[in-house]
Amino acid sequence: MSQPIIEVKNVIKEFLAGGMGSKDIFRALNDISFKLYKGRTLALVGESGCGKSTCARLITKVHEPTQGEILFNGKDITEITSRKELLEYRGKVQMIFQDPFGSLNPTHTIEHHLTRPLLIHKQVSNKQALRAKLEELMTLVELPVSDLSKYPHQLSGGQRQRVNLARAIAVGAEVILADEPTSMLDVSIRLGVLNLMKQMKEQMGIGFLYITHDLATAHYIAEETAVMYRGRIVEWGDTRSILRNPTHPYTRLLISAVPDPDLPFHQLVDSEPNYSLSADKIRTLSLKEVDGYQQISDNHFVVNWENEKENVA
Ligand SMILES: Nc1ncnc2c1ncn2[C@@H]1O[C@H](COP(=O)(O)OP(=O)(O)OP(=O)(O)O)[C@@H](O)[C@H]1O
Repeated sequence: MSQPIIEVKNVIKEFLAGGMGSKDIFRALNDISFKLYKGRTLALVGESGCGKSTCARLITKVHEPTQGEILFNGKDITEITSRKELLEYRGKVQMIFQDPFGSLNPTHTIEHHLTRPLLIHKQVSNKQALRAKLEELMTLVELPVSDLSKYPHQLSGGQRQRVNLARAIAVGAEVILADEPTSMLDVSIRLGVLNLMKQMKEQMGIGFLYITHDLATAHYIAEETAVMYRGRIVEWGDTRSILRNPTHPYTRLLISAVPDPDLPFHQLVDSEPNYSLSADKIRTLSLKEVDGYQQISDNHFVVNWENEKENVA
């Protein structure tokens, strides 16, 4: 496979647990590694607080890793320091958030939201080219050109998320880190936005990190999935293999808790996970680190866990 656009290598992130002045250290990420490729999606899946958004914040340089490195097209991003380089990097590595309204300014039209990044990132050279680019962007995200004159409150949540995706394309994104991009949308609208992301991946070669707590939506757009629990990746590889044969007790727990009955998800899972343990017990035993991992299939891996023999179905 070609060089990854983003490579996260053995990253550890520690925070001061009690804020400034505190000496207690909290390890939010523990030896995290993954790669994002052009035209592919990796789903980072786990419950609230497991460290998914921290991964995105490190990639966008909001925080620095405590240990390990993050490479962008092979270059360590800690070396990106000048304003110019940072602007260029932030154009290529864009974030989309859960609340599509929060990232839009209610006092400005959609046209304004798309024009600004096109000008700042020098994507157009004159007024005529600007208009053509605006229309191209709206068409790409399947919004009518007439919506350019509307304000964010005049659009639905799904339409607003499409504007955010258009804005990411406008600045020339190579990678989009989408943090729970559909969780605030109705189920009916959700699939439309996921399908749009899929098209952007397939037709424009954009690489996606799809951050979600909902394993059920991962298979719509993500070839690969990494399941996170309390700062560690516990199972990773081909999404379908993980869904058909979830192996780590925590992955099985997540699958049993799939919240969305409207998604045709259960057809993907061959057998019901066979639990002999309660959810609390699974969480406790998943917290204990055991060295090593197993390979389940060509591209499907799982870390070892305590009482392993007892818990393999
Ligand atoms: N700046 C910070 N200072 C201290 N602790 C932090 C900081 N940022 C995140 N954390 C802690 O790190 C852990 C991971 O947080 P993170 O936001 O990455 O989780 P998440 O999986 O994205 O959850 P959610 O889906 O709720 O956003 C949490 O326990 C959080 O409290």
